[in-house]
Amino acid sequence: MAAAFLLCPRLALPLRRGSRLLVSCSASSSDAAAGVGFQGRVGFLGLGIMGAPMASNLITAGCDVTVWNRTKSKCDPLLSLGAKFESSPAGVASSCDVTFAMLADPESAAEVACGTNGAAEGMAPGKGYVDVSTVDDVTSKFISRHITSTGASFLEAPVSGSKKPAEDGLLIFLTAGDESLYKRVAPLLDVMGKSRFYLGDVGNGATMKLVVNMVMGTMMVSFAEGLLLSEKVGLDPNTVIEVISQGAISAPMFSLKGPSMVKAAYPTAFPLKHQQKDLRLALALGEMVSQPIPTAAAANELYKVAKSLGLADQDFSAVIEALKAKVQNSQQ
Ligand SMILES: NC(=O)C1=CN([C@@H]2O[C@H](COP(=O)(O)OP(=O)(O)OC[C@H]3O[C@@H](n4cnc5c(N)ncnc54)[C@H](OP(=O)(O)O)[C@@H]3O)[C@@H](O)[C@H]2O)C=CC1
Ligand SMILES: O=CCCC(=O)O
Repeated sequence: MAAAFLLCPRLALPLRRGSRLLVSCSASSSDAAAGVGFQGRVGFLGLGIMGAPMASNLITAGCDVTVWNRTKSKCDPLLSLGAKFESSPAGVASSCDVTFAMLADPESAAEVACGTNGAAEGMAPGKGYVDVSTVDDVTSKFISRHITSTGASFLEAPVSGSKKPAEDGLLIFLTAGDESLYKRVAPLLDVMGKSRFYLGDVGNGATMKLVVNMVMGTMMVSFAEGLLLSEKVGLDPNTVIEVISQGAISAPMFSLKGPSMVKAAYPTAFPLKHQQKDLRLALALGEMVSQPIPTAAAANELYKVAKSLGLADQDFSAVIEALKAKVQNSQQ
């Protein structure tokens, strides 16, 4: 299979966009040997909203992919595409050269990497572990220590971008850790994403991701407040969305999610429970370095209310329901 990657070494960005390209993952490929592809087998642990399309894109690009997921049935669509299956994270790690993990939260990321039958048990010198889950820096460093104690390399690489960018291979990778592993997996990151940042020591990718999601979570609350206030004073919230989209505070998120929020529909792209987790982790980070983040703290309270209303698995835009509930409570 022909590899079709051309990397710009100065910018560390792929010099391609548009059509899906093929990446050589065969150890015997001459293109791979020429250094323009990825050599070896790729593991993928965690096939949720994000992990499934990411793994799918690797398979479509021609990679030799082995998958594992706690709920085995979620592997089936990937197996139909040609993926192999292993019954534990350790099994995946021992049969693959590089293993990616996309897990829900710090607890599951640590368990899958470091627990019984975890990936670390299958790691060895020459192998790499790339954790793309959103976790805090403490967890990432914990996983890094476990993985590197086996002689393997570790890279954290949380992503910006949601379900659709994951499907379209347009994620943004925020990487940190072993730089040679970063360079080695760059062709794979370029299959799954549109850009990648290398941020130095382990922890920097995790904290970058938390800062970004802290801003996103508070923006969403502010937007929800704006929609409800406009409705209350007799404005058409759809016009508000249109006005916002043309001005300085326009954001794809508002145009994308606003119209369904007006209809009280929250099809899940980014689960609300994960947004609340990210705010909780950002608040802990602020606490650790004595940085006040009061707006994020207030937003977090609303996501907690939304969770208590049974909205944890809805899209995070369902936080608007927590504001509606506040109005109802104040009228009782
Ligand atoms: N959705 C989004 O827009 C984005 C999400 N993220 C982050 O990516 C990560 C994954 O998100 P997403 O795919 O949306 O989440 P999902 O909830 O859809 O998937 C979570 C994955 O974690 C697995 N998992 C959960 N708990 C455990 C456990 N105890 N042991 C083993 N596996 C476990 C799930 O397995 P099972 O199928 O068995 O439940 C599933 O594979 C999160 O950290 C999230 O914050 C980052 C960017 C965007
Ligand atoms: O962690 C989730 C991020 C979602 C997004 O960037 O759109």
